[in-house]
This record gives sequence, structure tokens and C-alpha cells, in this order.
Amino acid sequence: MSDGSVRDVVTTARRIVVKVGSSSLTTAAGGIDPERVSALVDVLAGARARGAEVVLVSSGAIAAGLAPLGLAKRPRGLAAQQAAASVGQGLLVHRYTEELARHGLTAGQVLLTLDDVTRRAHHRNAHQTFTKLLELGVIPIVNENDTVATTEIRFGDNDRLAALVAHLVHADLLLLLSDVDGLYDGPPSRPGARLISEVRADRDLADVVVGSAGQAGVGTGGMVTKVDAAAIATGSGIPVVLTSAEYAGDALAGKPVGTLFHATGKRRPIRLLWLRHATEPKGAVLLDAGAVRAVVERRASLLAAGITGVQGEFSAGDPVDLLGPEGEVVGRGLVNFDASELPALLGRSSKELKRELGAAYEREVVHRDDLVVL
Ligand SMILES: Nc1ncnc2c1ncn2[C@@H]1O[C@H](COP(=O)(O)OP(=O)(O)O)[C@@H](O)[C@H]1O
Ligand SMILES: N[C@@H](CCC(=O)OP(=O)(O)O)C(=O)O
Repeated sequence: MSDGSVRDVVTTARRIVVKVGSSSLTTAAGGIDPERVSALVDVLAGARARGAEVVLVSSGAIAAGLAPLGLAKRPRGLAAQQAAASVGQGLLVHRYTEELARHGLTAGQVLLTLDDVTRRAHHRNAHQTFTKLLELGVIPIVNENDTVATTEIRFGDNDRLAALVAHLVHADLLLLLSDVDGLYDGPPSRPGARLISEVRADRDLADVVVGSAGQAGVGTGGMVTKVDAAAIATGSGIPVVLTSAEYAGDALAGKPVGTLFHATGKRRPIRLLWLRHATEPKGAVLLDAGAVRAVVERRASLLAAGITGVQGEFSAGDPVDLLGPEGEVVGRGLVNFDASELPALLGRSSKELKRELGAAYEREVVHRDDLVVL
């Protein structure tokens, strides 16, 4: 610890989401390390004893399922990963249940899919579930529902899931625990890599080399998804501490360990957070200068009249990039038409489209509520 100061944003947090990665829960030989789970649970119980509510997002289902299935390492194929998660998730939650019981605490399992946190009706439902669990004094143990998630509807990493859960439960703090004690200015295996203790704005990350997963081979996203998760949470008003599971106790005591990402924005719709930080565009639409002004300055919906071209093979509902006249990305939105429908509509007014093709074609190409300016 460089100084004796305490982080107030941590010590005053009433509701905390903690995310722990597979690499912090497994032994070198593979499988869940009961001692690590036990040590983590002690820290969570300590936070609870101080009056904080805690939600744990825990990875490790796939890692826990490897040994019982006789697998030496994380399988590549989706079906095998789903099978390993199916076997491992029960074992993992069993461990947490036993460990929490030592402290007189109760675990509740919550398995989420992408839709549960990004679609409005599902989102309300998930919010209600968490609220009830916390009211009952339960510690929710969250993971992605790996056994039913397909590549298209998968988060794939629990870092961003944890950020969305933090938003969903209106958390005051997100603690990301990994096998590395914070964000470094480059991969920590690189000689001379330096720990970054605070991140206040994007510019603090300008020179940081953010790499993929570490040595252990069980983690998925590496630092990239952690930095993304921090951006999702902080951009929505939730500060983030990133450190190793070993320092979890110090981190929750407010000691200046790891990296603190300060909150930068205020709460915003979860769908838009997802759109901005976690979608892969399926294509693009090209805007004329007037449409760029309308979308960027007036925050208006994008109409067919201002579109000059279409790229890619997207379907209605997919995320697409909005490109300005020079090909620069000005925004991203959920498109209301298939790529194949659009060419016939381009440059034409909504009135004209309604008259010729019917009322269904009067709709915006991207509605302002489904659009983020980048
Ligand atoms: N700039 C960086 N700072 C810190 N760690 C980094 C950086 N770039 C890459 N990494 C790697 O990211 C790894 C953590 O990611 P991962 O293995 O996915 O963890 P987890 O299982 O906790 O989610 C670290 O072990 C580290 O090797
Ligand atoms: N849902 C998967 C974990 C995915 C994941 O994000 O893993 P990690 O990078 O270790 O946090 C599992 O439980 O195995």
C-alpha cells in the first residue's frame, strides 16, 4: 500500500457486486480449489457483517466440470463447454453453499442469459428476483447460464455480465477479482510493467496495452473484458476496483490496492450500455451529412431519407454501425429493417414510403431510443 488513505467510495458502498474469475478459484492441477473458495467467502461474510449487501458473480463452472469428465483442459467446442458447465455449476454452488453456511449465510443460485439483462421485460423480472433475494438476506451467486447459451446469445465472459448485474441491482461498487493484482500499463509478464492505481477517464488508458487471458488457461476474456466491464459500470455511475482475489479483503476495507476506476457518468438504460460496449455490429448504414447532424446533434431517429448506402447482411433487430460521409463511425443502433429491404427505401421520405408501401414502412430505420452516439 502506497499510503494510509482509505477509499470512501468503497467503505460507504451499501450494495456491492463482486466478480471472481476462474483463474482465482482453480488449483494449478485444475478443478475448484476449496481453500480459495473458503477464503473468498470469509471476505464476503466480513462485508455482510459490516452491513453491506453482496452479490457474487462467480466463474468457474467449466473449470469445475473438467475433472469429473476426465478432461485435462478447457474444451474448445461449445457443446463440450456446456456439458462441463452443467457438471461444474452444481459443484461450484455446492461449495459456496457449504462455505456460506459456516457463517450462517444462505446462497441462492442465479443463472442469467443475455436477454435476462438486456430485454426490458426480462430485466424487470431479474431485478425483482435480486431485490427479493437481498431482502431475504441471501447472497446471490450469479453465473451465465452456460448450458443453454449459444454463441449468438452468449456474453462469453463474466466481467461484462458482472457490470450489467451491478447496473441491474443498482450497486454502489463493483469489485473485479482476478489472478493479477490490478491493471498494469502492459501485460504483467512484461519486465517493468507498472501498476495503474487509479483510472479517472479514458485518457488514462490511452497508453495501456491491454492483453488477453493469462497463463492459467482457464480464464476467458483477459484484461480486455475487465476494462470493458469497468467502462460499462463507471459510465453508469458505479466505481470499480480491480485486484486479485488475494487482496479482496483489503480492497473491501477501502485500502488502496489494485486499480480504482472512478465513476464517470450517470445511470443509463442497460440496453444502451450493452449496445455501446458489448455488441458486434452486423453491418453498417451510410449517412449523409444532414442525417449525421440529426442523429448526433439533435439526437433524432435515423430515417431512410438520410441513408445513402448499406453494408453487410443484417436482419431487423441487429446492431449496426452508423457511418458518416467519410466512413467514420458516428453511432451504433438496433436497425428496424433487414439489409435486403433497405436499398429500395433509401433517400425517400417516410410519407412517400407510407403512401407507396404501407404504414409498416413509415418506421424509423433506427429509433432514437435504440441508438448510441459514439
Ligand atoms: N495490462 C494488463 N494488466 C493486467 N493484466 C493483464 C494485462 N494484459 C493482459 N493481462 C492478463 O489478463 C489476465 C487476467 O485475465 P483472465 O485470465 O481472463 O482472468 P479471470 O479468470 O480472472 O477472468 C492476467 O493474468 C494477465 O496475464
Ligand atoms: N461462465 C463461465 C466463465 C466465463 C468467464 O468469464 O470466465 P473468467 O474469465 O474466468 O471470468 C464458467 O463459469 O465457466
